[in-house]
Amino acid sequence: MDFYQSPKQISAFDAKFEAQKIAFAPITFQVARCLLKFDLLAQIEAKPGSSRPQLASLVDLSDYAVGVLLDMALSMGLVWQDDQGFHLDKIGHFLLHDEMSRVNLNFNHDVCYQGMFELDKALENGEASGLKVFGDWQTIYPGLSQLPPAAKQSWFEFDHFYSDHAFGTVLPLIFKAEPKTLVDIGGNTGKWALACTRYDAEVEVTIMDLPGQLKVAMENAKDKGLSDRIHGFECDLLKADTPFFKGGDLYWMSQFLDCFSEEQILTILKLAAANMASHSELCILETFWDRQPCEAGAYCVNATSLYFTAMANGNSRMYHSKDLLKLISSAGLYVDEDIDNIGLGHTLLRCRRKP
Ligand SMILES: C[S@@+](CC[C@H](N)C(=O)[O-])C[C@H]1O[C@@H](n2cnc3c(N)ncnc32)[C@H](O)[C@@H]1O
Repeated sequence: MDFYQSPKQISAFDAKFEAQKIAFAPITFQVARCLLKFDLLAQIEAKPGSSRPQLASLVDLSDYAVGVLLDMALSMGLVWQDDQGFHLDKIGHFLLHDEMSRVNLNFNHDVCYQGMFELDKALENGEASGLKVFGDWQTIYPGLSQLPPAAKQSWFEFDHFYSDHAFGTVLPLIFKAEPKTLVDIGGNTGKWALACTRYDAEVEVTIMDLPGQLKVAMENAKDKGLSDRIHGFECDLLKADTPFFKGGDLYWMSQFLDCFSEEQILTILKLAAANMASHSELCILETFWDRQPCEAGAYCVNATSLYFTAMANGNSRMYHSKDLLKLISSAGLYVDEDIDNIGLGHTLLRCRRKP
């Protein structure tokens, strides 16, 4: 990691400006969202040099509304202006066209924004205090399939965006060992299970998950005509007496362990180790903030930790790789292979039971 190791080279004047950007961050966030929602950035791109009245006539907003949004868009560096009118600037271009920016923005608006007001309480109490904006659950996971439509769509798009980018690289690595039974722990909507059955004509996949998610995953498998090769295994890995699939060739945990506290991870890994056969492999796909190839990645990963704090469960996070490696070892496992830079900053840890 070649960042966060030295003081920022920045003048006091600029540092004070950066501090103001943080102080106004909720406003700039909503301005960006509204510029997209009301199509203003797209109109400026399509008709460079348009004036404010021209833009107001193109979108469904008053001259006043367009005026306050565009003034702030100038201050945020999203657009620039000349004598004729407004032009899209580079940051505005990415806000408009970059899929990661769209997915992150929607996730933050639809899932996190309101509940994040309770971050201080979540930090004090170790509970997802912001989650009450959606329902009365201890963690977000039993409620995933019951979230309001926009929150549900944005949550799944966020989750899938990152794991989907990794799956293509990971599939050949995973199937090198020709596993016949693959156990997808926290298999969610079944996307990985479906990808595996498409990749390998023989493999049977068992998805372990909470009942609500498992129902969705099994419906997806049925829709694709794969009920005979994708099986459901109901569990709650936070319960001491939860059942666990025994003797699979390959156990798979993708973006899963970050949903748990260190203590819970240790319990889950010990349970996995106890149910693995001597030939079994456990593959963990995670985003560690210290393994990000660039500072932008670490920024997004560290910000996502606070979603876990306020919205997901109050006690989990995106980990530093060393913290997870310690837990893996304490659970009686060792890391056979450790591969960075998969997809958009994922790491694959291939683990086996210690002899
Ligand atoms: C962040 S999603 C991971 C999705 C998927 N593996 C991927 O890579 O996109 C976490 C999954 O873990 C499941 N999960 C959370 N808590 C659980 C628990 N206590 N027991 C079993 N599964 C759980 C959730 O239902 C969800 O499907």
